[in-house]
Amino acid sequence: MLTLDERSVRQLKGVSALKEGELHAFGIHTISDLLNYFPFRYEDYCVRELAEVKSGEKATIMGIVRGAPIMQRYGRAKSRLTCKIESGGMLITAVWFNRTYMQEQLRPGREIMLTGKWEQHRLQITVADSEFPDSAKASKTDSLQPVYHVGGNITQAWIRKMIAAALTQYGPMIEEVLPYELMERYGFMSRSEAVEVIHHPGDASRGQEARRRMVYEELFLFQLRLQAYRGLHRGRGDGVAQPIGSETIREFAATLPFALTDAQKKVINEILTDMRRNYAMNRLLQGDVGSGKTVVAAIALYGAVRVGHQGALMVPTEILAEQHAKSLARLYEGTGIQVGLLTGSLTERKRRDLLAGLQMGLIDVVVGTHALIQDDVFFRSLSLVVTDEQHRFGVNQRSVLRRKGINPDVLTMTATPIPRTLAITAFGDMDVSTIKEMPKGRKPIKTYWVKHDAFDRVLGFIRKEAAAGRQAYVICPLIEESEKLDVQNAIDTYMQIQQSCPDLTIGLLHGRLSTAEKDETMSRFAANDSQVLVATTVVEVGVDVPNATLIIIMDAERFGLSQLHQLRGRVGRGEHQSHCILIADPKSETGRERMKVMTETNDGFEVARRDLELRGPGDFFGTKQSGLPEFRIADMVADYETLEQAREDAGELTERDDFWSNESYARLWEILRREGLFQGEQLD
Ligand SMILES: Nc1ncnc2c1ncn2[C@@H]1O[C@H](COP(=O)(O)OP(=O)(O)OP(=O)(O)O)[C@@H](O)[C@H]1O
Repeated sequence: MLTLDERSVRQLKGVSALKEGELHAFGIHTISDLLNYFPFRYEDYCVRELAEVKSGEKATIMGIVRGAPIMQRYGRAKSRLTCKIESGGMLITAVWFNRTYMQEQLRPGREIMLTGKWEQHRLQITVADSEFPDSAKASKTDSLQPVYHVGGNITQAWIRKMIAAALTQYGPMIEEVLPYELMERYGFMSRSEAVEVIHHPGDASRGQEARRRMVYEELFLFQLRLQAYRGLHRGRGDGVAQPIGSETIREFAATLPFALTDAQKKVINEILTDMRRNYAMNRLLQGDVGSGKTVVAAIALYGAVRVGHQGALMVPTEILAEQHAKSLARLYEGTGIQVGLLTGSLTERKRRDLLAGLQMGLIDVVVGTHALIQDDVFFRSLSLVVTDEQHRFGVNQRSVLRRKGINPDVLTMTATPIPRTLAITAFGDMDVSTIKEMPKGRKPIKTYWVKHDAFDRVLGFIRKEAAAGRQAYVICPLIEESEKLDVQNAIDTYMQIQQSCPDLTIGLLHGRLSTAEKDETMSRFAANDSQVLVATTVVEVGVDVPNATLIIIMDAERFGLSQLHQLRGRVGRGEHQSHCILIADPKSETGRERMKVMTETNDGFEVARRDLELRGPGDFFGTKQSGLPEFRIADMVADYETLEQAREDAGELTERDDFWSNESYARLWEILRREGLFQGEQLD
């Protein structure tokens, strides 16, 4: 017997050759395509009181026919029918276009349900749909009606009818695709039931249940493809197996100035497990700002060196490269590990020495900016590449660095969880490790939002913190169009603070300074030789000065939420109570909303989620054409948790020994085969 995938829509009564052609334009070829053509929303036929309906709104109301219908005809096919209806104590006019058959049904005194657009000033409703509750054909017991994308000769009513017919005739033939154990685990309704309910939800709660199942299915199948592909890639085993001993790592961890959190230990284990295997790791390390990702990277790099290889850490700015190189050198003290620094501003001689050191293997770990990916940089044996904040690097840059090793392991660190995860779903087959817990003893940062006129009080706050031995950042925004203005802006702020706090030492950091000047300023701040650092956003990513407890962000409305969160993460990195003050006079409601979000939550995940809500995912990537996959029913933002779950489930399943042999997964093989993946082989 033919499956629904093999049956053409022509098999349905009512689909002519012409209509079939038009359905193709919607991607509908088979019965299965038609049944999977889900509504993009529902029309709510829940009956309302006319008094509550706003002018211009579409609604469903009840009424009684009061008067005889009047018909006007235009040409052969067009007509306009009007009739007086009483509804909610008002006498209104209902208008039907091209529905001559209504005329005889509109008998005075008869109850009628009307759905249409209400025009208050004319006391008129333009009817899209009507029904008589006393009629045997009454079908609107369902208050929710599906609405499909239609066009051309395909009308809403026609496609509803075709789908209803397909459901009646073929509904029971809809096969389950999800494995039994997942159906059980989540208590899902069967596929055939869910498809039926998606088209005819009846009440909202059943509709929700059906949606839950279909969303999961869609995301699961999507992930299954990625995970199966990953399995294929792993099967090649062309990475470097790094037999890093647990004992080696434990001994090193014991030399750290703090105990690792459980969350850090967990992700370190995940990373080491990957590194030991003979396929190239491609893992994302996510964790909120200040959760201790850098030390995790340091441990992984340590492991690579201990088994005879080299590691590279690529960061977006020179300041960060400098800082990471220093802190790695400190962490590796006494281990004999040599750390090198490669940035664009090295002198020619230093650069030559460093390159030679890398090539000969005298340098074990190199930290650098994009200078790392230049043609003349060679490694003796690069086995681990860590990149910080990958969104700053293009995919190309990363793959160049990757090619410098024999398929090295790649670890990418990021602090903005949701958008990254969205990107993973779009671009690939990365594994994800998440640090879910902050180091002990951290106090949540207190965030305030004040208007510009409160700046004097803010200055008082700076003096207070400095008197207590703490330090403060003052961040001035970067106005892209004019670096000159930015610098001026930063200088003005610097002068103002200098004037009102004459006994404090204040540093100034902006894009016009030379690298040496920037380093100098940063080092002085890190050593607590200056108490205040006025800076443009150069401190945004990763700068770590635990004694800084106050950050003031000028014109905060100019920053994105995730950026504000990153900036705020510069404080709260030690045991002292920290504060973040946002100075902003936002003009728009969204602007005010964004400031509120910052004061309400300290959780980067939540900030990213709210940011997405306020902006939408396409926009998050700077463009609507972000290359994110389009789902039929799932919404990557709203269904984010399901996505994560589906990812985990698909990963688990494809790793099972019996996945490719157990017949109960046959439907899944079929789907993968269609995608060109089968039994771990790519079929061309
Ligand atoms: N387990 C721990 N216990 C106490 N302090 C820790 C722990 N892990 C890291 N730290 C310290 O916390 C601070 C933040 O760590 P780190 O710089 O690694 O965070 P991060 O996640 O990289 O932050 P960011 O995203 O801001 O770069 C550092 O001063 C680090 O030394």
